[in-house]
Amino acid sequence: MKQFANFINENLDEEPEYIPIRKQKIQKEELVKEKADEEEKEIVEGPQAKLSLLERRIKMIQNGETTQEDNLSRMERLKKEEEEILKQLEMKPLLAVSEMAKGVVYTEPIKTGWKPHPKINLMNRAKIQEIRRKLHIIVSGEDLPNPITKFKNLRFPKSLTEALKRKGIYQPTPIQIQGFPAVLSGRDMIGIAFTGSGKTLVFILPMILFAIDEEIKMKIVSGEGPLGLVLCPSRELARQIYDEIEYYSRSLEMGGFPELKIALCIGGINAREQIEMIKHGVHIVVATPGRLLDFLGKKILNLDLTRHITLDEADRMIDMGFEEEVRSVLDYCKSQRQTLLFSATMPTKIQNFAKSALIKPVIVNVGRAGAANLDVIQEVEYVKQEAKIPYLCECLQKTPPPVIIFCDSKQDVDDIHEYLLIKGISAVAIHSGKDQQERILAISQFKNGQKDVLVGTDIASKGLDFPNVRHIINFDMTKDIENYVHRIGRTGRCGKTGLATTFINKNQSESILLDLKHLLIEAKQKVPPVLLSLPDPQNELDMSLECSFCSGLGHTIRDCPKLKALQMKQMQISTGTTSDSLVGGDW
Ligand SMILES: Nc1ncnc2c1ncn2[C@@H]1O[C@H](COP(=O)(O)OP(=O)(O)OP(=O)(O)O)[C@@H](O)[C@H]1O
Repeated sequence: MKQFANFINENLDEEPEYIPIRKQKIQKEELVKEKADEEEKEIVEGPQAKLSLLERRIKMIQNGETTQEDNLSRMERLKKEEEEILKQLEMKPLLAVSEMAKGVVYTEPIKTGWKPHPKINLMNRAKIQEIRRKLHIIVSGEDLPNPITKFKNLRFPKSLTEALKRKGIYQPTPIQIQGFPAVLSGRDMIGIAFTGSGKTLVFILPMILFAIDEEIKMKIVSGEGPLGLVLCPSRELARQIYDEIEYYSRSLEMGGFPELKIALCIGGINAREQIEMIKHGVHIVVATPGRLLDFLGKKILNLDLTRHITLDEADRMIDMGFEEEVRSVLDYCKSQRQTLLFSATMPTKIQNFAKSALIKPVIVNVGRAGAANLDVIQEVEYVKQEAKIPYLCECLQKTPPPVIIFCDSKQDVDDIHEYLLIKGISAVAIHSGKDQQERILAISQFKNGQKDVLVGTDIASKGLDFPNVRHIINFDMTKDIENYVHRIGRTGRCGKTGLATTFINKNQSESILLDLKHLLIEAKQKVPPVLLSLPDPQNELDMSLECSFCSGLGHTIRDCPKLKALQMKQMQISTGTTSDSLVGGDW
């Protein structure tokens, strides 16, 4: 991520601080003493003193030197170690640059005119806690709004509840039960819930209702807007959210509410049409950061009136290296806003960094951040590299279509696509090397059932909602566990059951396989012998781990391969030893 490059650059560029000679002398003496202490320690304790905390612990346990208190202190120590690493990694806060420069501090959430049904405010503590406990909702923050379990108590207009019913939506899901009251009352929110659990509605419906409210008060005119902005990590996801907003706002318009103008600002398509739309004033913009920043920079669009911002798949966006872009977008906001972040995976690190930009946020978790959807049956199979393609056709027989096959590289996507076509299987392919028209066609043919199989890279893994996908095949295991969770989450959506098959072999790192093993255990899935036979530090430590950098359950932040890779990349960039860009090509 760019913050590491900045950190390293800043520190390389720094003038050495002048230290008075007296102070230098004291420092030198301290250094000599420290070294002597260390040498003495090594003589007394042996070379073990040089081992890391974790390694020493493993050794102690191997020697049977543990007690129950010991277990506790071990956990505490690991936690402390983790906190220290997190501190060192301190990311520049998400707060917009201009706000930081001006020292603008908002202390209260924005005000909205929404009120729940009066009986919601009369709910007693026990009832509230019971709802949350039963639905596995964990919520934190100040002045928490009460959960609302029925659409009618949310006081949605009739045309909206009818529009929901036409989509088969009668009862809010747990993230909606706690999320709607938070967002409708103007609170900032971090919403974390498993894939396919209905997070999208939590931000789009309030955004539409706020826009209607504003439009009734004062019409948007040419050059004005948007009032609401949704930022997404891929063009396909932006288009999907745009379609959803269009559907609900048109339904409300038919119910007698004012017409809303919604714009889609994404790369890969002609900007002229988008500009034409924006010129006449817009209420809501759904965008990917690249095209949005381009429009903002050219003053085609401004965020002067924007009061509601959502970062969908927020952690994925940061993970893809778009932290600086997101910060720049926020920088264009002129007034106080409501900021919402959603994802199925949101490691502590990202949550901490995001909190800087939020005011009294409500943090809603349904299940553990980064946990897999329990409606997905996960099968992991050891398949030798050369046997993967021939085995694919057999694997496709496991369920009827539609099926999605995920690969790491564009080349593999093209090869498998070609192979399936030769075998007479109706398949489409999607990756960032394809032009936008091809990408749109592939998605729509797969979505409307014209094609049975979609072969794709991770562009198709985040947030896309394909109806009734029966089977996800991971032709390659992902490099990080969060992407695995997002990929398999394309099936088993909103209460339906799905299957995910993942091919593994010796090409995968032990670390990702350990993360996979513990994710399977957490989701009560069958763990194949090949994963059970891996040397596992958790067996030695007799305690569970969770990395706060990537949510992996097989290691701590200290051994996080993703963090190490990132630091290495940043180091290479800052020293100019690589020309790699962290920025993906999907925007
Ligand atoms: N209350 C509900 N009842 C039934 N279906 C719902 C409900 N809310 C949303 N849905 C449907 O569930 C599907 C998944 O919703 P959505 O795409 O919002 O999930 P998500 O949590 O954002 O998933 P992801 O993390 O993969 O992005 C959609 O088709 C949506 O229309």
